[in-house]
Amino acid sequence: MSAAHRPPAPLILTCGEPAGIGPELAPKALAADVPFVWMGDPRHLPAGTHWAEVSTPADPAPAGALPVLRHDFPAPNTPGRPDLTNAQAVADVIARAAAMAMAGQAGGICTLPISKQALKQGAGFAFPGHTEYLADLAGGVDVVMMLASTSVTPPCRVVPATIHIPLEDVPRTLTPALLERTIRITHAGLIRDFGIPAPRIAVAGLNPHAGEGGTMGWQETDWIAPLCERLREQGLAVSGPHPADTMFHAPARARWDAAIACYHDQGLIPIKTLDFAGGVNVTLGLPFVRTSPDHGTAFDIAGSGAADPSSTIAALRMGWDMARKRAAA
Ligand SMILES: NC(=O)c1ccc[n+]([C@@H]2O[C@H](COP(=O)([O-])OP(=O)(O)OC[C@H]3O[C@@H](n4cnc5c(N)ncnc54)[C@H](O)[C@@H]3O)[C@@H](O)[C@H]2O)c1
Ligand SMILES: N[C@H](C(=O)O)[C@H](O)COP(=O)(O)O
Repeated sequence: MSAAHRPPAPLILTCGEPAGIGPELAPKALAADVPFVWMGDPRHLPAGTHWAEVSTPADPAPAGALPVLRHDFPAPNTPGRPDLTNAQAVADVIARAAAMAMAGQAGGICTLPISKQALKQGAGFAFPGHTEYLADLAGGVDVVMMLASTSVTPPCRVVPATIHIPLEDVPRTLTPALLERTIRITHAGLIRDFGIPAPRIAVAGLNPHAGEGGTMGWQETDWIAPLCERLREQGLAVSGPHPADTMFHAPARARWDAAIACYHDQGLIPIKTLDFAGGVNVTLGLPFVRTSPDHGTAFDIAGSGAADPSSTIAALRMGWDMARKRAAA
C-alpha cells in the first residue's frame, strides 16, 4: 500500500486537567468510533473504566477497552479541585502527544480541557492555552483558533483574530498584518482540512454597526475595509467588514464558510450559543491535526458523571476526518 493511501495512525486524546471533566469524558469518547488512544494517568479514570495499556497509538487494544498511553502524574485527582502538583504533567502530556504527532506516530491530537489558571499557578505555564503552546512546540508557526459547528445548518465556523487578551488590548493588538494573516491561514485551512475549494470569508467589524461609516469608530473605514478590498483584488472571496450582530443568523451564515471575528467573545458567543454540544475547537496552521471540544474543565460538574461527551466525540471525528484527508493528500 503506497504511503499516499496508508491510513493515518490513531489520534491521541490528551487527558487535560485531571480535576476537570476530562477523565469522565475519556471512556465516553469511545462512542466517537474513530481510532484514538488516551494519554494520561489511568489512576485518574473513573472507577470501573475498562482500559488497556498500549505502548504506541498503533498497538491493538481489546474491543471496548479505552487504549491508554500511560503518563504517570504526581498526584491523584479530586474532581473540581485541581492539584497544582499535577500541572507540569498536564503540560508534558500535551508536548509528548504533539511530538508523537509531528513524528507521524499519531494521526493528530485531540485535547481534553486544561485549566489555564492551574497551569499558570502550578507550572508557570507561559502560554494562554493549548493554541499558543502547540504553535511554540511546532517551532513558532503562525496559527489561528477556529471554533467550528458540526450540527447546525448552515454551519458556523468562527476564527477570532485576537484570542486570550483583555478586551482593552484588542484595538491596539488588531493590526492589518494580524487580520490579513488570520484571513490567509483560515483560507488555507478551509481548503486543506475542510475540503472547501473556494472559501468565502466574512470579516466582522470591530465597532458596533461596523463603525457606521466612520461615525462610530475609525478602524473599518481607515484600514479594515481597504484590507478586505485588497484581498478581493488578489482573488480571495472576502466580504466585510460586516456589522457583527447580523452575521450569524442562518441566512447570513449561508453567505460565508468562515467568519473572522475581531476578538474572542465576538465570535465564540454565537458559535457556542448555536452549537455548544457540537462545537469543535480546531487549530489551523499547525504541521499536525489538533482539535478539542469547545468547552473547558467544567469544575462545577466534574465527577458527577453529568458531562456531555458530544463535543469531544465531534472533535475526535473531525480530527480523524482531517487526519485521513492529510494522509491521502
Ligand atoms: N480548550 C480548553 O482547554 C478550554 C476551553 C475553554 C475553557 N477552558 C478552561 O476551563 C476552565 C473553566 O472555564 P469556563 O467555566 O469558562 O468554561 P467551561 O466550558 O468549563 O464551563 C462553562 C459551563 O458549561 C458547562 N459545561 C462545560 N462543558 C460541559 C460538558 N461537556 N457537559 C455539560 N456541561 C458542560 C459547565 O458545567 C459550566 O456550567 C477555565 O480554566 C478555562 O480556562 C479550557
Ligand atoms: N478560547 C477557547 C474556548 O473558549 O473554548 C479555548 O479557551 C481555547 O483554548 P486552547 O487554546 O487551550 O484550546
